[in-house]
Amino acid sequence: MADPALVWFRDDYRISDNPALTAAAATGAPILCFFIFDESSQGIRPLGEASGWWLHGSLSALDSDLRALGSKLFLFRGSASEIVSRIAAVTHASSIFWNRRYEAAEIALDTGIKKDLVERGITVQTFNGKLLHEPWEIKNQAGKPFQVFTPYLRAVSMRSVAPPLPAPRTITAGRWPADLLDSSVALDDLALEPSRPNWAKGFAAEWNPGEQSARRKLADFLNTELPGYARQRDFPGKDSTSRLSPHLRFGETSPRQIWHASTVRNDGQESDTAKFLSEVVWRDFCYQQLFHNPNLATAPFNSRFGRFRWAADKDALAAWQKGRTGYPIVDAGMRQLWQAGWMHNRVRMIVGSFLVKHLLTDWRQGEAWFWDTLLDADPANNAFNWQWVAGSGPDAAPFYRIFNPIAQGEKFDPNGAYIRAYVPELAGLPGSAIHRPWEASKEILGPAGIELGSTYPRPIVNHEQARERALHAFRMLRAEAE
Ligand SMILES: Cc1cc2nc3c(=O)[nH]c(=O)nc-3n(C[C@H](O)[C@H](O)[C@H](O)COP(=O)(O)OP(=O)(O)OC[C@H]3O[C@@H](n4cnc5c(N)ncnc54)[C@H](O)[C@@H]3O)c2cc1C
Repeated sequence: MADPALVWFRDDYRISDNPALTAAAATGAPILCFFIFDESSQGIRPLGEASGWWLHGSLSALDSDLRALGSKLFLFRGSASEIVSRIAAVTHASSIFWNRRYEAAEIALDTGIKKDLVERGITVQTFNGKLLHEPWEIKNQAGKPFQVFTPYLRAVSMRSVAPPLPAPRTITAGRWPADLLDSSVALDDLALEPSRPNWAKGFAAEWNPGEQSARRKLADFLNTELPGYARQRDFPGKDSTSRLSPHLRFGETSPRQIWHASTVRNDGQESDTAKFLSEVVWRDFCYQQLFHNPNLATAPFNSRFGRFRWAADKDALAAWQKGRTGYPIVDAGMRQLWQAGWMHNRVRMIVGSFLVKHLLTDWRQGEAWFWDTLLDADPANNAFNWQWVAGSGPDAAPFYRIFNPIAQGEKFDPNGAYIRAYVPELAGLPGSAIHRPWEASKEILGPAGIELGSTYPRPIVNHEQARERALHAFRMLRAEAE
């Protein structure tokens, strides 16, 4: 048999529009597909618990899809540089293919691996499998990366997006040498799914990881929810967004596929399609920011915020995490996150603002909680959006713009449908009281079975006082900087 070509899968768990897989298949060489669960290389951020659950499903689905093509996915655990080096040596591979990553530690790791392989005479080919455009491709007139989204979007709209690639029809599967097979691991050995207790039980009812499911979800969204998306997308009680984010996070669909499938269906829905695709461009923008600011998850982009005097109130943080702040829209969001591993975008903004401004908690605490509990926890989107909420990021919401959680609830969940779904103890309240139960009379609370402070918490902070405290802290920061 000819020397094999290796395909290393990393957050691109799909067979269609996978440039690394397509290029490897085009060589005609026998192909060996593998994944490495690397928790030991320097600087790699360990996956959050919820993302681990998704990854399990994603790897399982990719393996089935590869088997249908005549191949299979082999799993390894350990240091990526050691494992890739060993696989290349033992299989006598002549070439290796992968799609690029954009986090600093991963770039450093991949660069080192590539150098080693090239020195050994192995061809290394890398591709963009994750973004519409590479983060270094789009620059402003000064030749610098954009820091403001609107001109970035304008620049993107002037460029064409490469068409997605079809899945290879078949793959000539290579044969793994026995001693490598001995060091491969079974999916269950990675222990990505929680067992005792199995807190992820609710996920399977709502989510189905894998490329085929992503494809169906995109088609359903384009057929049913895209019309009206621009108007409806901010209402969490309506299921009107695509819910593609975990599929995108794990590369079960690509932004190029979404882009082309959406523009083809652009019949009379130009503004909805444009709005939807602008969200996909936000994702690219987040990656551009991460690429140029590797510490996006740990250091405020606007360094002035490094001196912000956060309150370190552990009880308040715990109440926020558990969805027991006494503000119904905040609690509904945090409980949706816990139950479903996902939260509606509008509510992510509300709970984020509440944590950072009402509770004066360092945004990094929120970023870390989301990292652990979101199925779509994404190194670029999560860090960028937390800095947006906190006012410290590039093109961020100004700190002094403080969301009023009552007004936000009344505006975006007017009848309280979303709150009723996730805070069942408030379900008996009429729409007029559901966003401010502490103001409701005993005559309203009693029949609804609510005893404040017992069945549902009183607000842990007073909105007006918390707002003043946040503004004061911000003024102090500004005064110190002057
Ligand atoms: C504090 C905070 C943290 C967030 N953390 C994450 C995260 O870890 N992972 C993540 O994928 N998104 C994150 N987002 C962005 C956004 O909330 C989710 O992408 C969105 O809710 C996913 O739902 P959807 O797929 O139905 O979105 P749709 O409205 O259908 O949008 C389509 C796709 O566009 C992208 N997108 C949409 N909104 C944004 C945005 N604001 N920023 C970047 N990309 C966007 C997503 O990939 C999404 O799947 C965060 C937002 C906030 C405010």
